Amino acid sequence: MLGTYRRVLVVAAVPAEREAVLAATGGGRAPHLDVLAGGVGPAAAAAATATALVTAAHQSNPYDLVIVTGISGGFAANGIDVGDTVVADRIVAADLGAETPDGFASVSLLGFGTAEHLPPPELVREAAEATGARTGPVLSVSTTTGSQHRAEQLLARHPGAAAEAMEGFGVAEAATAHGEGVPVLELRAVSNAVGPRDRAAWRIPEALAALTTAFGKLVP
Ligand SMILES: O=C(O)c1cccc(C(=O)CC[C@H]2O[C@@H](n3cnc4c(=O)[nH]cnc43)[C@H](O)[C@@H]2O)c1
Repeated sequence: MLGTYRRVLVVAAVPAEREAVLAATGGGRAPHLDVLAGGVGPAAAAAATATALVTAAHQSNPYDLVIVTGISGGFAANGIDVGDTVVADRIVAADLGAETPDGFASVSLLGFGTAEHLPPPELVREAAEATGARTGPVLSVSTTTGSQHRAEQLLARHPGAAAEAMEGFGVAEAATAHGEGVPVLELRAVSNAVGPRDRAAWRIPEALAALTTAFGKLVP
């Protein structure tokens, strides 16, 4: 599936996630694919993505696809379990906006830009088909959910939410703002349930292994 792209930028947050992707694409299997660990959270991810895109353009060797990836939380209420993989059909800025007496107002409702990006539907379908991933909105947050109350607040605003992570919207903003825009895909491996904070329950090694498996199915 990724063979149809000339040069692909993969943006993970931390080195362990980058290594998980490289474990599937190493050995020269995907010479057109670059993987970076851009840092945790939307700001670091956006900065790293923008830098990589501009550098490649200046070298006359531009990227034609960006994939943001890594571990994530899953919304069990929507049948997303630890070990699942998810491809975002919407990349949503879930806590970018303002608290008002009437509740949360997103940045788009406030008139300050978009609160979500839509990956190309055909690309979402192909990636989900190739990897067996679920599809649904992936919520980008700046603060990892740590209570059932917060999880329910997010689900009330985004009933179909599949996963929660921290980098997708930042990467999508950088890719969209670059030149005429570069298409973005978000692929996540679920390490934990979105809800009460239970660090001991996180299954990070299993999620990293699922990430390697998924990328092994995307790379020709
Ligand atoms: O609550 C803690 O003590 C804690 C311990 C280790 C890591 C964290 C994170 O917040 C990691 C954020 C990092 O991992 C992604 N991620 C994974 N699961 C989630 C989630 O449920 N909600 C948001 N982000 C998640 C995220 O993309 C970051 O790269 C906390």
